[in-house]
Amino acid sequence: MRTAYSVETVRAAERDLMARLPEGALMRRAAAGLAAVCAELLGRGRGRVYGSRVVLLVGSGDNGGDALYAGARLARRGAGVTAVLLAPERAHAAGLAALRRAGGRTVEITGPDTGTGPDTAVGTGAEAGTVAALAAVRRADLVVDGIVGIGGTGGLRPAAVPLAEAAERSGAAVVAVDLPSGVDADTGEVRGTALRADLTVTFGTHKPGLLVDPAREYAGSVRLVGIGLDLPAEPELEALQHADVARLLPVPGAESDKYRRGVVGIAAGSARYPGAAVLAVAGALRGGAGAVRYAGPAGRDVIARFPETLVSDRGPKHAGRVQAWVVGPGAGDDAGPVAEVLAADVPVLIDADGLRLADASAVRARSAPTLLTPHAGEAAALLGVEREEVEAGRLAAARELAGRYGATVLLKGSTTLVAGPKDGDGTAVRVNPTGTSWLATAGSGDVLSGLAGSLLAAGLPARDAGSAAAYLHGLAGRRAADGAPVGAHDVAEAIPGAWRDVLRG
Ligand SMILES: NC(=O)C1=CN([C@@H]2O[C@H](COP(=O)(O)OP(=O)(O)OC[C@H]3O[C@@H](n4cnc5c(N)ncnc54)[C@H](O)[C@@H]3O)[C@@H](O)[C@H]2O)[C@@H](O)CC1
Ligand SMILES: [K+]
Repeated sequence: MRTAYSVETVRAAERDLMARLPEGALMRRAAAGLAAVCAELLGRGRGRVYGSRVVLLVGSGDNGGDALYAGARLARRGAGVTAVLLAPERAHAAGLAALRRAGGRTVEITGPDTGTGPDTAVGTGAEAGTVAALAAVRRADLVVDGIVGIGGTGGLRPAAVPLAEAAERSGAAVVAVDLPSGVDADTGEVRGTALRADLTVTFGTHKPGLLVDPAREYAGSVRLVGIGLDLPAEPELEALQHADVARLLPVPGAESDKYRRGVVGIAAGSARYPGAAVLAVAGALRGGAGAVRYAGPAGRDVIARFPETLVSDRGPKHAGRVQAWVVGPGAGDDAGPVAEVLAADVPVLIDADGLRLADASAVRARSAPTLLTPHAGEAAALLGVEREEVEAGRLAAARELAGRYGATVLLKGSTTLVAGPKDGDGTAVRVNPTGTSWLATAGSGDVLSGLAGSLLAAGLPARDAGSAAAYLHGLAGRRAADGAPVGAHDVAEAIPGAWRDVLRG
């Protein structure tokens, strides 16, 4: 399990640890880890550290201190290190002294604001420090972003923007210290300009912003350097790995029969969209339930493709017993099945059209678990905001929906999130690490809903069912695509392979 903690929690853990350690010890640990990763990168790119050109972008806080101490280590190994001081009077004094002792040089940005004053744009290139700094960045083999870390607010300040852009355009490897500067550590939001890194070296724990889009994209690959923090049991965010998902997946025992394994009901599809029913069933058949019951108008299409399905053309209420319902994919405008399903005292997954048709108070009144699976557009409609707002603040949107509906919410996207209600089966939001843009294809969500519903029927709690389904679905998408476009039915067919991969580790 990969976990992420909020800035507040990290700060508290750091305070506890610092009280027990000699002054500066924690920063030295962080800087040693950072320098080791930088040396490894330089070794890979240039063959050695000696003679390489390293530029440190140094802000006013301890994030800059980490960069300066790491720079000193690289300078002692023969790298030519230039520290660009964005706030010269407030740069970490001991770190700066260490860099100078090691032979590093400094360039001072003395132009308009670099972190404290009004946000005026950088001058017209006349500021000598900026010109020198840009030239150094263009020649660099490695740029280290120590502008701002967990103490940051808002996007990059104007003076830092051209440097970040130059780093991105240069051929240098860009390493962010703790976080890419300009992203929000707690929410993954990027309000303004942020630096794009190839790799982020983060300390003590992942921060939520490193795992959630859009900030995740700015971080590049992420390396965690342990500094000995003692963190609470419940993180803010968790990303399951193979072993975690393997523990969740249902395995039939010797005395299992189809009913004990769980029957999942699919109330999906319409005369207009029969394919949604077929795809939801395709997902459900690969999700661990012992049988799939279909209730709706697309029975003929379902049975033609999947003869093992138990088909009924009457509403969910009269379709026979199930251990979980999936309702909504391709449902069109018929609110009847949604209402019938919501009245059933079994776990219910609501997707697509069903989200629009479901009565919010009926969802809130349920005592059995409910799992809502909107994409950003559907979540925006439920919240009454613009889609862009949901995309920019995915974590807040998922939590808000879970709170409003008293339900578990799986918010689909490049980093799918699963947030439970307050009284749910755990407070950490799950973030899915297996997503792939190949999954952005029609019908892919229908497959996911069937798969997650099947896991619900097999007895998984809603948060586990949603996150295990998203994980398998992402892996299946990768397997099916393997670098080429695929259809949703290909994804469904790849689920058993993904399942096996997970179980085999
Ligand atoms: N506290 C600790 O024990 C440790 C902290 N470490 C490092 O220290 C960092 C936190 O240090 P700080 O609390 O000093 O905070 P930061 O260094 O993240 O930044 C705070 C400073 O940046 C300014 N600032 C805020 N937003 C800005 C923006 N958008 N652009 C430019 N400047 C901005 C603030 O005015 C403040 O002076 C961590 O991210 C990590 O890199 C590590 O050394 C590990 C140990
Ligand atoms: K940084």
